[in-house]
Amino acid sequence: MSSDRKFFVGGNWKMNGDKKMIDGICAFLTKGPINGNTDVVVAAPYCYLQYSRDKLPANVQVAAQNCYKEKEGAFTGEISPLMIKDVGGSWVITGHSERRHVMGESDEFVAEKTRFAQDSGLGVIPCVGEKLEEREANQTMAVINRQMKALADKIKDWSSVVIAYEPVWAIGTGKTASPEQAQEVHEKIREWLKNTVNADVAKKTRIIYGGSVKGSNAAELAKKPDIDGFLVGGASLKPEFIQIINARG
Ligand SMILES: O=C[C@H](O)COP(=O)(O)O
Repeated sequence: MSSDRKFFVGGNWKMNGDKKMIDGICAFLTKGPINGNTDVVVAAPYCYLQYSRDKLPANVQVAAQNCYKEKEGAFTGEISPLMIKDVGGSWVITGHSERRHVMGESDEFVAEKTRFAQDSGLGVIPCVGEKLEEREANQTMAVINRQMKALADKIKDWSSVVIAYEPVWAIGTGKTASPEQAQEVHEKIREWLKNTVNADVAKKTRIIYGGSVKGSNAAELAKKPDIDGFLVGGASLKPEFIQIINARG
């Protein structure tokens, strides 16, 4: 069972919200209740990182949704992990499927920024996952293993890594992977970590699921032994996020 891995729930606000909406989210997160056995992180748009940090309760950490792989310089429009830390962020999501497939980020680039963010002192949430046509072509694990290999080639310290498995076909579509489908992939990712990195990393690394997680399906998913939490998009903007945070009970 997964019992010694602390449950981890991330809310990814994506490119949503304004100060008024953030005030509302902070209000329901402050009211809670938030299970003390769960790590809770919300990923705000860059321009609201400081605002969110100032308004959120202390038991909710702040993440950025992306970062660049250098500490400073002539990289117009990019944000450094050091800047994220400077405004109170402690985590960053890397390689979200919208970065990979809308912005064209490669496995290698995602891995480089993951490593640099980690070296800069941020916790990292690298995302992996297959597209629908890849699943239908029985390529799910080939795609995920390729994404994992690029990450593992760069990552030296797994203690600040939380892997997010997000099947692209389940993101924002209302089509959640069934608990069995998600568990199957999580178990294989853990097995891959055991064979490729080591048994200790496989045992300790949290693997969270993302893709149309809601208050109504979170508890069933959370029962699966290799599902250690969630990365939540749309539902993290709503009060049902509290139900998801507390899904493990
Ligand atoms: O990062 C979060 C995921 O992309 C899931 O988004 P969603 O919960 O809106 O499907």
